[in-house]
Amino acid sequence: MLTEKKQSLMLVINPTAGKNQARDNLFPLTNYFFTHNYHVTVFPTQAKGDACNYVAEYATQYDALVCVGGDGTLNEVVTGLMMCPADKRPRLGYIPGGSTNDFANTLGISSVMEEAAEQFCSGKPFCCDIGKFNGRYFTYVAAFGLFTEVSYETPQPLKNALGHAAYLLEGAKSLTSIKSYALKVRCDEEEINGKFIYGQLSNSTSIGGILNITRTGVQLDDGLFEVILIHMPENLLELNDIVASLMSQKLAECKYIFFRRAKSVTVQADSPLPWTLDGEAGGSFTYSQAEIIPGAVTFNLDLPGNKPEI
Ligand SMILES: Nc1ncnc2c1ncn2[C@@H]1O[C@H](COP(=O)(O)OP(=O)(O)OP(=O)(O)O)[C@@H](O)[C@H]1O
Repeated sequence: MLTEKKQSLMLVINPTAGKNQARDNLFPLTNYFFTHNYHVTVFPTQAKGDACNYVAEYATQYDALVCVGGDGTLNEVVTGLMMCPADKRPRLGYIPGGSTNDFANTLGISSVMEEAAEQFCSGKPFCCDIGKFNGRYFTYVAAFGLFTEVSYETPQPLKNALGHAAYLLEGAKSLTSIKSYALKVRCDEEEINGKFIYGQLSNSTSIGGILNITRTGVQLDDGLFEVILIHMPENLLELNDIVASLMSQKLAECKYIFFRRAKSVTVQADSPLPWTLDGEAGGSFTYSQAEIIPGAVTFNLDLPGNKPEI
């Protein structure tokens, strides 16, 4: 085994992710990769920001890069990769070890770590689009509005309930309890003005457990975001219409929901609008600019037809 030429693998692990489950699986994972033709170097993060710095500094020296952690750690790893020259980025594997693992759900990666490792080892390259928002990167979502704050603390079973947004909206006691934002949004060539309660730019089917859009034809490699803006309902009938459309995922059919695909989006607000990027706080801005970078990161995935089934 040792005489065989092995490939080099940089394994970045957030030991605190998912209540330490990433840390507790470190030995089986390194053992799996070692017995599948990889020399593994482990980079355990010590604090927020480490994963990005490790990857930006060392990833180009490796044949493969594997991230073990949640969506936040994956965001850092991808950000680090984007800081490496495009032709020197190693292929990326993701072993979901967080508490939400939204993007892993979209990619169809197993939540059993050894199975996810197997999916990487037997996988083929898949070039995935990456989002850029006010100079920062995101792998699957930039969002603002009512539910983005809640999603950090919501328990997992609730997050997984179909259409968390619909659930929350349905639970809204009155319209006055729903906060809205007056915005001017440009979506490629189209401009839309209005009061919105929620918005997202995404490249994913499952977003913070907030919205599931599996039935809307999402493609991770089409060079386009899905853009969803939910208007402030003016009465309970409109609210019911929004809830029904979210639950049935017929977003395009609801006149209170703006649903498009776009390469570039700008959002102008009267006062700083708080955003989340991949489920983490993303800063507050009166002006935001987002664009998609087509095929920026190459995942190694073992999926039917080598393309996420979404
Ligand atoms: N060693 C560390 N100690 C503390 N925080 C860390 C460490 N390494 C990374 N972090 C930060 O922890 C945050 C949460 O990590 P991550 O998202 O991977 O796990 P999670 O919250 O359990 O999962 P998920 O986001 O999927 O629910 C990220 O912002 C990450 O930058």
